[in-house]
Amino acid sequence: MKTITIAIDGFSSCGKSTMAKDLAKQIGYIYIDSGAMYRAITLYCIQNNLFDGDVLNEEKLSQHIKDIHISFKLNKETATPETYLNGVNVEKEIRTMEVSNKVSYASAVGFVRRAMVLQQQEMGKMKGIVMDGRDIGTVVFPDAELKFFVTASPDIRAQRRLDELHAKGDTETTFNEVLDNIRQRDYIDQHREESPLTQAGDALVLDNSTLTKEQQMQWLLDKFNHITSQ
Ligand SMILES: Nc1ncnc2c1ncn2[C@@H]1O[C@H](COP(=O)(O)OP(=O)(O)O)[C@@H](O)[C@H]1O
Ligand SMILES: Nc1ccn([C@@H]2O[C@H](COP(=O)(O)OP(=O)(O)O)[C@@H](O)[C@H]2O)c(=O)n1
Repeated sequence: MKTITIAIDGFSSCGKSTMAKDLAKQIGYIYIDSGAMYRAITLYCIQNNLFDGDVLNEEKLSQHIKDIHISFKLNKETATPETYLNGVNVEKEIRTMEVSNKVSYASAVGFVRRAMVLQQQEMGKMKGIVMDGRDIGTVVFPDAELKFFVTASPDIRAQRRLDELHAKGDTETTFNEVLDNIRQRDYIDQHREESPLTQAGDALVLDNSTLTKEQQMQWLLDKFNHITSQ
């Protein structure tokens, strides 16, 4: 069976990471959450006071960028990769609403994207990888053999993300705050100048609004089996 590259792109909170993680586990591929890298940079900017409200001090960030090292290490108990920022596990911190509210400003900066894309391409150079994000099938791996573009209705996405936040102990964030954040990020991600979120021409589209995790997994596996058995 040939080893391929799998790119999963789409809107915020529609289940990309869940699919990418589960698929990678099932087929024995490496899973990389590219959004976690942009979230880690954003956390660094917050921790180092590089934001004034929503405005990012790009000049300062350009001086700091060489000091920002992001890596992934497998958590053996959960068998899931976790995100490290300069050697510190930040998996929990990067998923907060504070980071979600700022990440689309940091990820729109050209030099940030170029640095991340180079690292992502390095991680995937041996193939056998499932990477999810916004520009994986269009910019990072335009030659990926299998590309998915995922979407679901904004209300369903907001409810899924809210349930997740509640499960993690955040009982303060409201449905409307999550929905606003999702809408705002979708807009910024689609309209930025540098590699905006867009569907690759050769991507398979999946609207999983009414699919269970098991159903979406079966759909992905069918597509994977079809392409690798050719
Ligand atoms: N098909 C589905 N049905 C219901 N919930 C889902 C489904 N797929 C993913 N989820 C849940 O939705 C939330 C967002 O999923 P996630 O994979 O983090 O999305 P993304 O990576 O696109 O932001 C998670 O809590 C996840 O468990
Ligand atoms: N390849 C990627 C991945 C994420 N991102 C940015 O990072 C943010 C967070 O990505 P994410 O995948 O963690 O977002 P969620 O869909 O999980 O909320 C997105 O809203 C984008 O602004 C990006 O620009 N390019």
